[in-house]
Amino acid sequence: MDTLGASSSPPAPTAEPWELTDGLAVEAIPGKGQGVRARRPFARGETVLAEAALFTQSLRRTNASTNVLPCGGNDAHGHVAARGGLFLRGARFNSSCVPNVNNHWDAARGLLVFRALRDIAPGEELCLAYGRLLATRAARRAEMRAKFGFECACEACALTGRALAESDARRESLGSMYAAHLQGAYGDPMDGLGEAVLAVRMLREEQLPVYASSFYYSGFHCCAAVADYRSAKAWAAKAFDASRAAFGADHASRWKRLVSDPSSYAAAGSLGKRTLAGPDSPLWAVLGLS
Ligand SMILES: C[S@@+](CC[C@H](N)C(=O)[O-])C[C@H]1O[C@@H](n2cnc3c(N)ncnc32)[C@H](O)[C@@H]1O
Repeated sequence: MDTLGASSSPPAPTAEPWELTDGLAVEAIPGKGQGVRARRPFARGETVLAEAALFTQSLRRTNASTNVLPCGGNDAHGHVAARGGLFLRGARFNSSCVPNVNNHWDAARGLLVFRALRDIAPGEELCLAYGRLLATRAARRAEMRAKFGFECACEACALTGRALAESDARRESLGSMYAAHLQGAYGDPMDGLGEAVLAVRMLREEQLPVYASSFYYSGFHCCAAVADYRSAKAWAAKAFDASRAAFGADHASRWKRLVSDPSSYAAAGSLGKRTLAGPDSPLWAVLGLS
């Protein structure tokens, strides 16, 4: 892992590619100015960069626009941090509505950690999400224009015709489900479980793994609440894996306990006893989610 302090500064940008840090190069990216490309493979969950801020400031009074990254929950999850920081290397990442890197604030270490959301091949551009992703292209572009003054040129925003209509419909529907599930508004556990499975499938279609742990949590909650601990364990294992890849082992650690003992969950058994289904069930394979 490459951990950078605030004191080291990168060279001034040139037209030629230059090494940002081990395995990362800054290069010209069509339609986006410069950006970061992988020079070696990165595995899903791997830290591509961990960096201390040069300085931080209130995000409500920021004057640095896209160059300030949140030191706390980021926009992509609808949790907006109170403070943001200037990260000399992190500010080189462009945005994409199909991000392959997640920026997560590690408060204990005072570092912004950038992790690969999926396996990344040499030559691929590494992109974060500057804004909300679970919205139509028109809404996403409007947010980027209003907040940062640029027109998003990512691959999801370049879709046209039927592919765009389908992507818009999936993201809108994921947005509604995400908002409801964050508040624990699952309805009947069977309905909540069905939504969680649907959401996991749609996230795969939209290539948005960064939200997966939230819906795995929903699946876990529904199964644990009806004391189906076998299924709950399988959902918890998925939540642990997705959470560790996007947010790191410390963040995911609470899932370890729930994988080994789902009955220790606060709402365990609170809705009586029923048998639902988990990611270990044949249904999962039938839906092509294995
Ligand atoms: C933090 S900087 C990223 C690095 C920048 N491209 C550079 O050349 O230094 C943010 C700026 O990059 C550009 N940018 C980032 N993501 C983009 C995207 N998806 N589409 C078009 N431009 C983008 C915009 O000009 C934005 O204001």
